[in-house]
Amino acid sequence: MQIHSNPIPQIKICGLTNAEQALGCVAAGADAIGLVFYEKSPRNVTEEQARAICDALPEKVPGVGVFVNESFEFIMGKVKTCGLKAAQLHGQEGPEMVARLRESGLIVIKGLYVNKAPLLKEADDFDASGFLVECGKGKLPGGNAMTWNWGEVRGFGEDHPMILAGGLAPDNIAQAIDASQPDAVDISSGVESSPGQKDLDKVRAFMDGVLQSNLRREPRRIF
Ligand SMILES: O=C(O)c1ccccc1N[C@@H]1O[C@H](COP(=O)(O)O)[C@@H](O)[C@H]1O
Repeated sequence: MQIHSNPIPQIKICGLTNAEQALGCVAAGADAIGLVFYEKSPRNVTEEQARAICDALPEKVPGVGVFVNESFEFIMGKVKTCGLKAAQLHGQEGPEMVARLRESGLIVIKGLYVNKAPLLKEADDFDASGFLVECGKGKLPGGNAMTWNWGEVRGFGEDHPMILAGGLAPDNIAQAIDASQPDAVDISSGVESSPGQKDLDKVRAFMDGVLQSNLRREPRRIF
């Protein structure tokens, strides 16, 4: 267990494809592990890969399924087959979908963007457990490794449970947290050796960066 003198945000590491690397992320301090169910992503996982990762995770660390414009039935099928405890909705899913998934007992993260729909100003339409905020640039709905002006969303995080994402890396995470004051942070590309392969030295360097940040309040617990 790590001892912190200052509060730090929760940490989700996304785009895992095998249990060994997922457990390495947990040992380094990850609070949640993301599994991408999106065929256009280089991090897309099979049910077998996701099941193996969720089976290996400690009870307190949820496996988070990342989905883009899938049906309720598709998402719940993956939840049950793979043992997911949370769903991250990264497309145009509406408030009804968020409500249905929450009623099913899941932690539900809704992705919102600064530069494209769904926009941050739509947040109050959703009864989500938390909002993942991204800039909205890049070809994929997420996982584009694109940095942006993280300080833009500081006000949003004062009023909403906020997960900061997009272009985070070991050498910028302290600055990103200081600027945006998030409840949680989410990283994929910045701790990879290649898409879908996590480099545990980079993961540990990312955690060191988080510890050097200056979060000025206790974060809301999302995961
Ligand atoms: O990572 C992906 O491939 C992905 C695909 C589709 C939707 C979301 C995806 N990833 C999410 O995007 C953020 C930011 O990624 P990065 O750190 O800039 O590479 C990531 O944390 C995932 O939650």
